Amino acid sequence: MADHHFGGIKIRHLYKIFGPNAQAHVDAVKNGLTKAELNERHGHVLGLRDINIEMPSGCIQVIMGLSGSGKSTLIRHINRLIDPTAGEVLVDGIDVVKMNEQELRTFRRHQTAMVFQKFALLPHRNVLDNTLYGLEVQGMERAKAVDTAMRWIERVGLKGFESKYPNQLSGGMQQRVGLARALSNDAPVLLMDEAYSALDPLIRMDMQTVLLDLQKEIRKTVVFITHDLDEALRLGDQIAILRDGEVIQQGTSQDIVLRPADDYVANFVKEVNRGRVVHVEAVMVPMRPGASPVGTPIEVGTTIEDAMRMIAHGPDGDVAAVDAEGKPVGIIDLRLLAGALVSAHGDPQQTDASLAKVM
Ligand SMILES: Nc1ncnc2c1ncn2[C@@H]1O[C@H](COP(=O)(O)OP(=O)(O)OP(=O)(O)O)[C@@H](O)[C@H]1O
Repeated sequence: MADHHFGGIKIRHLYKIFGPNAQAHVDAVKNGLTKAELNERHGHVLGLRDINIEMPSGCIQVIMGLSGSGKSTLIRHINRLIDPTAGEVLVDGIDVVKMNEQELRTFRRHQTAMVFQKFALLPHRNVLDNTLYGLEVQGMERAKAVDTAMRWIERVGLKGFESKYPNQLSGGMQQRVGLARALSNDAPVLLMDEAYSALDPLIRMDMQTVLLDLQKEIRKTVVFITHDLDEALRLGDQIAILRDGEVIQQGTSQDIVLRPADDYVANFVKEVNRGRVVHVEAVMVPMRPGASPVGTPIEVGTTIEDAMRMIAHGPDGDVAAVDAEGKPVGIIDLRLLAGALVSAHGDPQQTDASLAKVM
């Protein structure tokens, strides 16, 4: 088991129709029957249509969309709390849809962990006993379970709170317990359904930071559901945007902010602080022969905001953008960086045009 490399999650041609006779309508939906038509003509609800997402091992996959777009329906297919009408859900190469009850129980217990919006802590158990609950269910001996749980309690920043009860903790602290409990069972898949949506904005940011810091080390395959674009852009290695049960765009934060697939996405993206999302490589220009860059080179992957902060205090002139090995790959300057920020308020086309002008 130790040297087995977890294969990630692959969702293929997944359809979900809600209603008593779902199977009877799946072909019509595959042939283009719309959600509205399915509802009007047959009284069935289209939950998901032809979802295809590959979630590589060790990445944070964000699923984002407005209320009713199908996010919860989708994440619940991953541990088969919902049976699909058609399609495959491969977790580490095995189709969850084909598992029998026994296999499913083992799979859920050992391969997946969930963090809920409402924390779902047991009120009569203290922090320690909430954290080790899953290990107890698995039949782990007490001393070992305590050991494991204490390690995660410390990692989520709750050391010293082991014997507190949920009602003695703030929302953010309760969510830390939820996270510690989820991490204690050492499952490769972490499912987070609007996990931070009930938290105050600052606490929410804190919890995002906790997750990002932990993830550098634990490298779980995280599926994170949110309706908040800033959260999606901050957390997601990959983001899938859902509308009416369909994926309308998949990509990195960069892809989504720089090239929104349609008006729906563009509308989400409009208010985003691009300086915190867009990387310097999106605005750099080719290195000119004979150019003599000044100041400290800036590595690709640096956000525009960070780059501006670095450049603003350096000498005037062109600054080299370099790859991870320090090799120059382009040139940036304050004007290019600033241009990418202010043109953000136009439509994407116009943004490209005005960028072209400053270049
Ligand atoms: N058990 C069900 N029976 C009938 N329709 C359902 C059922 N569950 C979900 N739906 C419908 O499926 C669609 C997707 O719902 P879902 O709850 O997955 O969306 P969501 O993006 O998670 O929204 P929210 O953020 O409000 O939870 C909606 O049209 C919803 O009404």
